[in-house]
Amino acid sequence: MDAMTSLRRCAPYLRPHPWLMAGACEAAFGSMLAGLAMPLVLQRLVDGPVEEGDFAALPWFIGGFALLGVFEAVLLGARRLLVVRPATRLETAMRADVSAHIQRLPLSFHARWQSGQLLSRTVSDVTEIGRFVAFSAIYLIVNVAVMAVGLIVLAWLAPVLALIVFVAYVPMVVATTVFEQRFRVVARSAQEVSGDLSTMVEESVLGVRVLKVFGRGPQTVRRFTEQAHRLRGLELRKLSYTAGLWWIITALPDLAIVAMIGYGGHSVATGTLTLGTLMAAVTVATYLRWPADTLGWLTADASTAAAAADRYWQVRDEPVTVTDPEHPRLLPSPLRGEVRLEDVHYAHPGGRAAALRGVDLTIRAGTTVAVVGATGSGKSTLLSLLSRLDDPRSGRITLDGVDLRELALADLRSVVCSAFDDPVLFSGTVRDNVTLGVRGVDSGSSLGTGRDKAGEGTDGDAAVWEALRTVRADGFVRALPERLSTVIGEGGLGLSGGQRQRLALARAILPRPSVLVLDDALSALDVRTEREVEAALRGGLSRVTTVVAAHRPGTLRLADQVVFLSGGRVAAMGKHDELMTREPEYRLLVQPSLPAPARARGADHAAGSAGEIVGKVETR
Ligand SMILES: Nc1ncnc2c1ncn2[C@@H]1O[C@H](COP(=O)(O)OP(=O)(O)OP(=O)(O)O)[C@@H](O)[C@H]1O
Repeated sequence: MDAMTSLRRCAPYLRPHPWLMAGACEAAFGSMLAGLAMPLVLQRLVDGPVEEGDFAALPWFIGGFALLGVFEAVLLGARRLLVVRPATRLETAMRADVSAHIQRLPLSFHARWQSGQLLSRTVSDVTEIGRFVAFSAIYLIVNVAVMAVGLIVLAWLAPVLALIVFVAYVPMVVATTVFEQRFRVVARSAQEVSGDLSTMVEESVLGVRVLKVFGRGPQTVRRFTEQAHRLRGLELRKLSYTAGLWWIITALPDLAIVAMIGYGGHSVATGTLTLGTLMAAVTVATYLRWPADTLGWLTADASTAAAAADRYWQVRDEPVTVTDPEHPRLLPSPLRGEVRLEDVHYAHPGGRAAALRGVDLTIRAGTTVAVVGATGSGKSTLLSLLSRLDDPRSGRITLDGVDLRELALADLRSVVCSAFDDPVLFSGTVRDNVTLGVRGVDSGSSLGTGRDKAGEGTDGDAAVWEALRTVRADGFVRALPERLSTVIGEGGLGLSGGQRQRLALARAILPRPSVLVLDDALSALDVRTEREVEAALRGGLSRVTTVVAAHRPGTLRLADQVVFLSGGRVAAMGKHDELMTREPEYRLLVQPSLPAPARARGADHAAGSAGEIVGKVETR
């Protein structure tokens, strides 16, 4: 799409305040007209009282000048005031919309997009658009209008002098058009590189531990510096384009004024032009220099804003594939929590092969099902579909017989809660993080709350402590300086891996889900704590359907049913002990120390993965 079209698409964001924007334009135009009127008063003064030596009228002229000056200043101030509300509203609303859109986009989108790019599109690109709307857009319109009015005034004063100015303007317009096209390409590249830089900063901060232990800090700095130099190069190119245009748009009006003085001086000498008219014409031409000079950077601003709008809409136009149904069905009541997968196929966009290939599975209400498989066999993919992080490409998943796609997403996610092996914690308090999934509680300081100031001891806190107790996290939270109100660093870096996992687990069980999805969510716990947590979960959540991706035989033994995935298909199902005796591939996977199986199904998967998972497997 044309970048200017992208910029025009932002116009509806100004709609709530059309009068303010129109008023700002009028104020800017009015102030310019006041400035333009001064040369006309000057003409009257020179050709009247000055020529005739009648100084009685002088105070009136001085008063007139002062009035026009005050008028110009007041209108300039009014423009600023009028534009503030619509421009800031546009920025706020555009940011809110893109951030809501990003939240609605499926996981496959997030796998494709770098977070730094999303950051720069949400923050700096929107700032560029807001800045353009607040200033440059108005002056781009007003300056062109003032130049047109100025030319008309000049034509009225002295047509030949107007022609000289007009002839100077033509190459300026051509140069500005060429400049705009070139500048926009470089502006776009600079914004992309700036987004990459944001990604690099984010990754180098989040991955600081890995970079340190592998001694990659210097290389990271080098890569960052290279990118920073690339950005500098692009900024310099932008500046060289702007400088070239400046040269043209400052030189041509100057040449026009020289020509006007030459021709006009001769006309005054021969008596075909009054001195007052020449002075007025030169003053008008000088006054028009500002709108002409600013055309360069206003156009540059327009190009930058257009490129920013293009990048903004690129994200906004990403289709939201996981949506609420038009007429959502109510959750079955009472909800039992039976989950069925019927011939479920799924392929990650850009993935080399399908991740799930015709999975049929019934998970009875209140049972615990362990999903096992070699790395890459599709466990996480399967689990992610249960809370509709994406939808199957074909087939369907039901909850108590209702297709998940027929339920409102908020309803579904209030009864299907998940915890992952990578426990994401947000910068905020322990309470913020644990209550993240509770409806009606605005939790998480990264989501902008102040709830934590309420302190401890509320009814809500009792539930939070209960959840923490269930996952054996109450002990270490009690030992934190401010217990539930302790602020944990971004990503929970102040906590151990096992502590973070337990907080994430408490977050998943706090809303009292009907279906609990645990994707390797206990992997960082020591064996004893894991057993305690599992026992507590079985006791406290005995009626909750639990789907867990696990590797440890201890966990598998406790499951009512083990589903063995291989290459995106259900290769076998049953109790752990049964599978150990009848499925050699399964045995190889979970207990590689036992004798090798006679025949391995999907050998490439299992053989390749057995070594990889050694670190994860616990032999008990
Ligand atoms: N975002 C993605 N884009 C493309 N392919 C993906 C993506 N995520 C996963 N895959 C592929 O889909 C397949 C299943 O991945 P999945 O993460 O579900 O496996 P898994 O069994 O959970 O593995 P692990 O035990 O290592 O976590 C793998 O082949 C993987 O490479």
